[in-house]
Amino acid sequence: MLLDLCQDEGFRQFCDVLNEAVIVFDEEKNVVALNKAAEKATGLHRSIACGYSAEALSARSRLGLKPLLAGDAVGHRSVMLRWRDEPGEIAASLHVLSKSGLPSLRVALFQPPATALARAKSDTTQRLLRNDSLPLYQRRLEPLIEFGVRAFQSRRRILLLGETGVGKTTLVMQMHRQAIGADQPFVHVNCSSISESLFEAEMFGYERGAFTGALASGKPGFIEAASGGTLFLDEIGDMPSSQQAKLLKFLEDGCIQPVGGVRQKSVDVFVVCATNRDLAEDVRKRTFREDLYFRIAMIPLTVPPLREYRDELPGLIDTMIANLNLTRARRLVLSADCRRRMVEHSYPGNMRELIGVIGRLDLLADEVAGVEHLPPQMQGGGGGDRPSAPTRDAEEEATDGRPLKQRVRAYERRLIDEAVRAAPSKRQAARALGIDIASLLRKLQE
Ligand SMILES: Nc1ncnc2c1ncn2[C@@H]1O[C@H](COP(=O)(O)OP(=O)(O)OP(=O)(O)O)[C@@H](O)[C@H]1O
Repeated sequence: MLLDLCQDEGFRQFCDVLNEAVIVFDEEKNVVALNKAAEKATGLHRSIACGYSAEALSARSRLGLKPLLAGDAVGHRSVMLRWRDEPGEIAASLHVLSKSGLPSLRVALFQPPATALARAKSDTTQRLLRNDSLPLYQRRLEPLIEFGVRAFQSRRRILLLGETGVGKTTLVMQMHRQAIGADQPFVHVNCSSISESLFEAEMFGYERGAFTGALASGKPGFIEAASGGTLFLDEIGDMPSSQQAKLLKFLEDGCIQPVGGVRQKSVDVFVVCATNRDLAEDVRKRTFREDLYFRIAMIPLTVPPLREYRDELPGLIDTMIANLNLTRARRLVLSADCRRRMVEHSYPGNMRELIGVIGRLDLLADEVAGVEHLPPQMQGGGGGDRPSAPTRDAEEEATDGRPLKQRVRAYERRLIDEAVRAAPSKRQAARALGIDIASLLRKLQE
């Protein structure tokens, strides 16, 4: 009954107006629904989260969710959830419902904290986009989306190419929504973040008792979680060759065999891949399988960098500021100089960088955002992304009056962006920074 309700549009809209976060798991502990407040708290859009196994959701959420999965006793109890990278806990109430005396759905309810930090962390993108997480209108990208939707409908696999932060993920999600429907699963897998030893179990799932440490119940993998919807394989160019062979087999026959299982299952999933590497070059260098390349790249689509549609920048900036102002107590206005520098900058980090710049202005400026509120590399004048005078960054960071924690964060973010731009893959950027890939991906989403 509740499971059916979760699919009902009216009920979903009702849940979305609640301030309290709601997450519903099915009997297998897979996520079936989460409302807007829960999206904000976890940092995951429902089109990504629904269909995830609870472990997968927990691994990707900024809020540790494991306590919601422990224990099968029917009834309700309180559990504490911790932020992954912040001190502090949230009290959640967990209700395990029963069907014929056996545990069935579990519903978690909690009040997301409204601290300034949580607001700044979770909301910059949402507040700039306003319209849920639909892509901001960009004339240059419209034909790409139209073309992509047609490819989805005719089941021709798309390979999205483009620099980091151009919006490949955002566009694929939009194509999925238009071609398949937002109520169907959309499973986003970052290939560079799955360890080689776990790849098969994560992707194809496993049967009960398949290996030491496996869940007694077994676990469906990403492919099965995306059944009826889209499996988005991001950073496909970082997939090691042993994994490439296994993926190729699935793409050829559409069947999976969970680890420890004896039977093959056929799964109906539309697979879309993306990379910021030159995959054709990798094929020439034989680091990427040619047969797999042709399977995934029936239609290669390149998402252009922001600097190639500079004429749309003023409109984009104005839209973002206007959206932001709908949620601000005091309207934010850009000084003429600040606006000029924003329009002239070349955004090597693309949309992600632009969103970061506006988030920074929101945080630092009360009413009028001036050049002094821009990131140091944009303050140098003369436009472009030329670095400013060598001592300026350090001075700015040391004296800009923000609390130490914010300055450290801004500095960390800059180092991360630079490393991602310099390295051929995010895995290599993570290595250069001495952090693991999961941390890098999480920090990039903040
Ligand atoms: N058209 C758009 N409208 C609104 N936001 C966008 C748009 N394009 C990108 N973004 C935002 O920019 C950020 C980066 O976008 P996205 O993750 O889609 O890029 P990507 O090309 O997949 O990056 P990467 O290669 O690093 O995975 C996200 O916060 C996303 O919400």
